Amino acid sequence: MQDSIRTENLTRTFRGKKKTKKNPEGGKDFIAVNNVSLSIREGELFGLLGPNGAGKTTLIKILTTLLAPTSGRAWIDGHDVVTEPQAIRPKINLVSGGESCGYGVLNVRENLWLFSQIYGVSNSDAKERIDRILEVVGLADKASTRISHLSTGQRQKMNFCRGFITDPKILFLDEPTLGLDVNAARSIRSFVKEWLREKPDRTMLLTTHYMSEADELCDRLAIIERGQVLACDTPAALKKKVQEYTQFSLTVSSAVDLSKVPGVHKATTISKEELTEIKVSLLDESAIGNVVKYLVETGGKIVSLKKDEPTLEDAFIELVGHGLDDKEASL
Ligand SMILES: Nc1ncnc2c1ncn2[C@@H]1O[C@H](COP(=O)(O)OP(=O)(O)OP(=O)(O)O)[C@@H](O)[C@H]1O
Repeated sequence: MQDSIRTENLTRTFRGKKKTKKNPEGGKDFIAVNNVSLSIREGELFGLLGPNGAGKTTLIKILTTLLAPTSGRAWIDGHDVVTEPQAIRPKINLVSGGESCGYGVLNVRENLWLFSQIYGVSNSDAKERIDRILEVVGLADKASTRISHLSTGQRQKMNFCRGFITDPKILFLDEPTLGLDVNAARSIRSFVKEWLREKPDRTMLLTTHYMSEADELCDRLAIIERGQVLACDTPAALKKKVQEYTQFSLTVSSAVDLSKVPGVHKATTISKEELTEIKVSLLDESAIGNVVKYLVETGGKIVSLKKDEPTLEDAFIELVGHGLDDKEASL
């Protein structure tokens, strides 16, 4: 099966501002996308996760033929983004979360209809898709409202709808749920999954700042920072990489020392108030049996016992050195 999206040493630099007396640091080129090689398979929901300025949008712009790479190559459905943009454009669509689109004097349905006609969608397909997607995003009751009268979030929902009207083979979603309320974001996530399941030859590339969204949705993820891919794997594998030992949190009725229990790598007492909270890391998950046995034998009462799963955020922090939104704070 051929890759839907493939890049080979893709690089994009931007010319820096001229060096002047006022700007002595100027004159240097800035590398926004740095030697990125990725293969995204047909049917995959692939995520790009990275802090502000990591190069995600620049990468998406190159893949959607809006920006030329400085060096390296990229193919969409087997077509080169530089030499065959005409073959790529009918197969793709792009939704950018922050962008607002459409004509203010037209209502929501008219705008979506207009887009469908620009892309040559048949009348019956357009009608069916518009009805369905408006329902999904909770905008059906605004179908006859002029878009100049929509709130920012409602405009964003309409923008999301636009991405699906053409039924693209490959869809690029740049922060699709940014700033949307919890219910709308949830419906969008479940629709996205359903949309991919409906036709196995569809592919989606998504960027998001929401770790839980990336974890829930993406088959695979690339963690990107300063234009470079630091890791690329399934969310489960990325999380596993950061956790060498299996972790458990325990609350027990009395202070105990679990560090000598066979199979325990480390036991840390977190708090000792009325009850003692302990974090224990095990060489192997089965060693939790030894811990429980030890507590029973020493008369300790277990109030709670919970396995701590690593989060995608843990993996991100381990790889990038800071959280997704605290780049500036960490500099
Ligand atoms: N046209 C341009 N000229 C100069 N620099 C640019 C241009 N477009 C982007 N950049 C720079 O390239 C870097 C990557 O930007 P990009 O928009 O790709 O990041 P991003 O990962 O999408 O960030 P965000 O999460 O904030 O959207 C940034 O430092 C940005 O300032």
